Amino acid sequence: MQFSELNKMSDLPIITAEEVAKHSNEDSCWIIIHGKVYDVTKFLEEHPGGAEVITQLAGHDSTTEFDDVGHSKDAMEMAKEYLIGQLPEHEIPEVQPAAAPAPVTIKKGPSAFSQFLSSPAFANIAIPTTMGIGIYVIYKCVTRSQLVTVN
Ligand code: HEM
Repeated sequence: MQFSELNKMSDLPIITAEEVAKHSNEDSCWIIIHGKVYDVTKFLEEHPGGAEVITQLAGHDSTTEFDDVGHSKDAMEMAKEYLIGQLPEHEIPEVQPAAAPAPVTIKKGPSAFSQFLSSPAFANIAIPTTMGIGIYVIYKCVTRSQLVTVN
């Protein structure tokens, strides 16, 4: 389940970003995550990541920072306890599209031809065979030209 799917409660109180901004210190610390407003004042000291990371974001939208940490499902469940409202529809930022996956680099191995060139079959069979054919052709040419000369 995605964090943004949690708490799809339409009856949550509407709280504007302007109101959230008034709660920007450790005595009253509200943050916005995915359009939902959380009063995390009492959670600050319990936060496993420390109080400071949250107080720095107090009164602001912390969606990106929250997501970037890669919080566990437990953390997302825990967040429900502190949910106090939601932003008005028009203040909810557009959902950021998921980052495009990094291009997969397929490391190509050597081609079949270059594999053949470096294989023992090439050294042991192809080279001697080619040399044999070459010697035979030269021999034939020489003997034919000698015949022509004699006649
Ligand atoms: C309602 C809000 C939040 C809740 C309930 C929450 C909960 C948690 C929990 C349970 C953990 C332990 C690791 C895990 O289970 O994922 C954690 C770690 C952490 N959190 Fe939060 N968190 C909240 C907001 C934030 C915000 C706004 C930030 C801002 C950057 C943040 C930064 C971190 C960091 C840096 C860690 C430590 C990660 C680590 O050591 O690997 N958290 N949080």
